[in-house]
Amino acid sequence: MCSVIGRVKPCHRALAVSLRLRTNTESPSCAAARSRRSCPGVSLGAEPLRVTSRTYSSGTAVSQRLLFRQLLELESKTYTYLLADAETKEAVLIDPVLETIDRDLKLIGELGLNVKVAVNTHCHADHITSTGLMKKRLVGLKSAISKHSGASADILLSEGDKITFGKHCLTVRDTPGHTDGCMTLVTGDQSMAFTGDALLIRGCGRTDFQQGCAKRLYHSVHQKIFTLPDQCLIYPAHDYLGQTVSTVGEERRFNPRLTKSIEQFVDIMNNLNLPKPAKIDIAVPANLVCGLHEV
Ligand SMILES: N[C@@H](CCC(=O)N[C@@H](CSS)C(=O)NCC(=O)O)C(=O)O
Repeated sequence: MCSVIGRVKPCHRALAVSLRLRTNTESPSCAAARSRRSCPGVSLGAEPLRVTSRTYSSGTAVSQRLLFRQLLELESKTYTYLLADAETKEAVLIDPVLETIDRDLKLIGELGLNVKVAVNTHCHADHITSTGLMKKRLVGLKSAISKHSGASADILLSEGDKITFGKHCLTVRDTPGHTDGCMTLVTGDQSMAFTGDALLIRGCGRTDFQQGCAKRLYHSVHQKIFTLPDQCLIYPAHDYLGQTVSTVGEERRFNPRLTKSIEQFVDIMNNLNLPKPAKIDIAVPANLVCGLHEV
């Protein structure tokens, strides 16, 4: 079964039922994606882009009743994303950081949102996630992460799973290489992709620790992200140069690493010589348990 509904533990059936109820009201793009999934041989990557009248700035966008916020954690330069159905107020939080939990909860409260799922794009090595603590502060919130991450969470996600919030949804694409459990989350209309550390703006995640593998990352980006429409907006988990958003088309043309041959890419990645993230020794064990290590 490809829906996230089919992956939840029995004790989370209530959420599953709530998610399933959205089927009748989901957006045409989600319905189309769902119907294509039942047709063998039809690739989600070939889904036509449905561009609507949409205005974006770096940090906020409201269109087709999708509320979107890009939030920055200053120390680790991590982006947290808040997406919500403006009508039903159901929301999803991507990559929330422990240090900014109060800011994020305040915003969620002010906007009157009901955050259903807090999802990590992977087991982060540079900061501690707030998903575990947030579950204690938001009634009904479920944590989610890839089943390939080795981490525990309420929902373990796999390729093709959908996280539904109101009329909107995010589809999981496995994009391993920075870690085994890296995922890219793509909106139902393929207009936005949350790439975690797999693809950064004009860069990519390092591959020299956890389960890093440069060849695997190269294939992930080319097969799972560069096959999205050129106009699809790329929202990464980090940016160290103040950049906020890119597009698939831009990265296919200008990414200094991923435009190279696979041999050149592996060579580049083997010679980055980056210092280890300062918090890696506390962040990884903590993130394996939703950030609740030693709490
Ligand atoms: N200095 C930071 C860590 C910076 C870093 O290593 N970033 C990672 C993503 S977080 S594990 C990365 O993949 N960077 C790729 C690059 O090219 O910079 C710290 O101490 O936390």
